[in-house]
Amino acid sequence: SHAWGYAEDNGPERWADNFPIANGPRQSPIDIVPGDSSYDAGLKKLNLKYDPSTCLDILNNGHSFQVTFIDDNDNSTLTDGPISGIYRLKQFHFHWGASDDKGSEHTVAGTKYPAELHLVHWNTKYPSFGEAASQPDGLAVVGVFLQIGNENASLQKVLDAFDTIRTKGKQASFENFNPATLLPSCLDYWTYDGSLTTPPLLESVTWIVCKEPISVSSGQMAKFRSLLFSAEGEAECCMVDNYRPPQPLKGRAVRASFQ
Ligand SMILES: COCCCN1C=C(N)c2cc(S(N)(=O)=O)sc2S1(=O)=O
Ligand SMILES: [Zn+2]
Repeated sequence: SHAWGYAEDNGPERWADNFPIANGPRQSPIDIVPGDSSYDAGLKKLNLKYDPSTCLDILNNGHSFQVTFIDDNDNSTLTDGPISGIYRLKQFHFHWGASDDKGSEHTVAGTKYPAELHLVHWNTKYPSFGEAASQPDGLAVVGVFLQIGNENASLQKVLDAFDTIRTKGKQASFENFNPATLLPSCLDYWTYDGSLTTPPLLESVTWIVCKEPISVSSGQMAKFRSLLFSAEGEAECCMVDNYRPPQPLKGRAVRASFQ
């Protein structure tokens, strides 16, 4: 089967052909309707502790780019929030649009943001990331919206590495980056049970979506769009619109950590 992507012939509307879970009961992303979410006083504050020395490399994987972390220790972790136990940071990546009016995966009362950051963590009660990824409580992904505003100096450090990973399959060393510098100042969040938003669409994710966006300038958004889906030597195809649209809620509750 030809690989999945975001084009007409292999995009989100076709993923169910090879990944039937695409029509499952807990798919992501969703449209978050603040008025329908319920405040849960039992939800703890997010506890994100990241060690920049665990930052390893940056990779163009043909559907996004990701910054990968050393995860053989508890130096970069997510605890508390809606989860129990210790989840280790594995990677972060983004989804974005061809223009500033779209690009996020989650939407808020129908509002699309130009991009969305995903920080992917796995539950250390399981022996490995791969094992965790197939368990209902295996992963926790923190989502952060990007909105057009001031240039984001921390994000710029990531964008400056793009010249080394312009095409699919390119990987480069990327060290001593602190992903905490990409978090908003307020860590109020919505949380719900969901899935990976790309194939294999595994229903193993506790989603934690921050209410407050971080800033990105229009020029920085243009830099995101300079990456390619295509490999070196292939016809150039700009990496844009790599987002899955919102999926049916199917009765799930969305809880808020704030009133
Ligand atoms: C066994 O490995 C299963 C897939 C591994 N991953 C691949 C993705 N495309 C992916 C997308 C993710 S997202 N968009 O839901 O955060 S997290 C994630 S991931 O967990 O890092
Ligand atoms: Zn993602």
